[in-house]
Amino acid sequence: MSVAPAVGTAGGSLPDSPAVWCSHLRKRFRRHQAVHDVSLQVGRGEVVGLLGPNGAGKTTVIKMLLGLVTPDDGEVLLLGRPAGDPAARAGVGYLPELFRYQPWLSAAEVLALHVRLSGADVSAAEQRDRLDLVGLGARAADRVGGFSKGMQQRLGLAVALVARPRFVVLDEPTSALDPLGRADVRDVVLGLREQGVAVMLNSHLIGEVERVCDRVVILDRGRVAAAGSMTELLGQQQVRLRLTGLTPAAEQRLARAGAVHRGGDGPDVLTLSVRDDRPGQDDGERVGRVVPELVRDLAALGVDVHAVEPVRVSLEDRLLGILRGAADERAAAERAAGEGVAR
Ligand SMILES: Nc1ncnc2c1ncn2[C@@H]1O[C@H](COP(=O)(O)OP(=O)(O)OP(=O)(O)O)[C@@H](O)[C@H]1O
Repeated sequence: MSVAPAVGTAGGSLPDSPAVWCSHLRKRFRRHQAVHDVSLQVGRGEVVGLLGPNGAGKTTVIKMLLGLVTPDDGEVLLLGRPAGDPAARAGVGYLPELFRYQPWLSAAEVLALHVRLSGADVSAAEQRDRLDLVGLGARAADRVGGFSKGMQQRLGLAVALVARPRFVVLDEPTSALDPLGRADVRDVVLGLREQGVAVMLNSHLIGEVERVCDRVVILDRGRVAAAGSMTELLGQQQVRLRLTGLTPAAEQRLARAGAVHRGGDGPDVLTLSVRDDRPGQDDGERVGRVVPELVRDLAALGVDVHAVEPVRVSLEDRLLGILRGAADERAAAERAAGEGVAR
């Protein structure tokens, strides 16, 4: 059984609740189980990335979080209220993956229409600021029908942000954007976090997610395959060392610092997966303490330390590792089941 997080005062602004919280969500479309069992949360002011292969269920989960698709099972609290509650929805800005605006309206008119629909009190000057923020200030009076895909996506971002949301959901916000546009979106997301606005970002551009997200949730076939902060997900920290004059005593000292891997980068180069069993350490702290002590001790043992550099596992590598690992496990389970039937 799940326990819903504490919420603030009824009818008030509910400051204590996460921006969104869900537990054991399930959704089936006809014979296809799109979402099996998804629990996650996004804290206030937190930027969370939702990653996973095509068809993993990301958009379906987002729509269930926002009350746009009804789950078959599970619970959702959006800004501390049930997902369909108009007061909760009023606090959300949503850029859907697929959208089209009325081609006969200008960018400024689209924005004004969405302000009216939201019921928020947003001045004309503030609406113009939003268009400036997404780089469309000079095109405010132009009809949307003549906009490129990237310009439409920028307008979608302005619409998502115009009613001063407390939780912003961006489903593939940069799929049509050039590198400059992607950098703009990154700045917008970081600006939102600074203002305490929570963001959920679904993107296949993993480098982008790695740069802006505090935490990541990886979906695979409708289930959470992994979740955690970047440090938790990117796992054990490694350092590459170039050393000469290694003695048996120095080898022993190295082994006490962690697992040593050789090969690939030359005879003097080794990679150390740093170990520190003391509790309460994150990876940065671990490397920050273990490596200087190790270098001091190696020098005292007569070793020449030529280079020490951190090895960073990319989120892309980690994601591929998780997805391939899950595929291998499924294949092994299917083989085992097949052998069971044959016996
Ligand atoms: N309205 C629907 N009717 C039937 N099947 C649906 C519907 N919406 C989603 N699905 C199915 O649910 C599964 C998950 O789809 P979803 O769009 O949530 O995936 P996704 O992770 O967002 O994928 P992508 O990265 O390709 O956008 C897919 O198999 C899809 O075909």
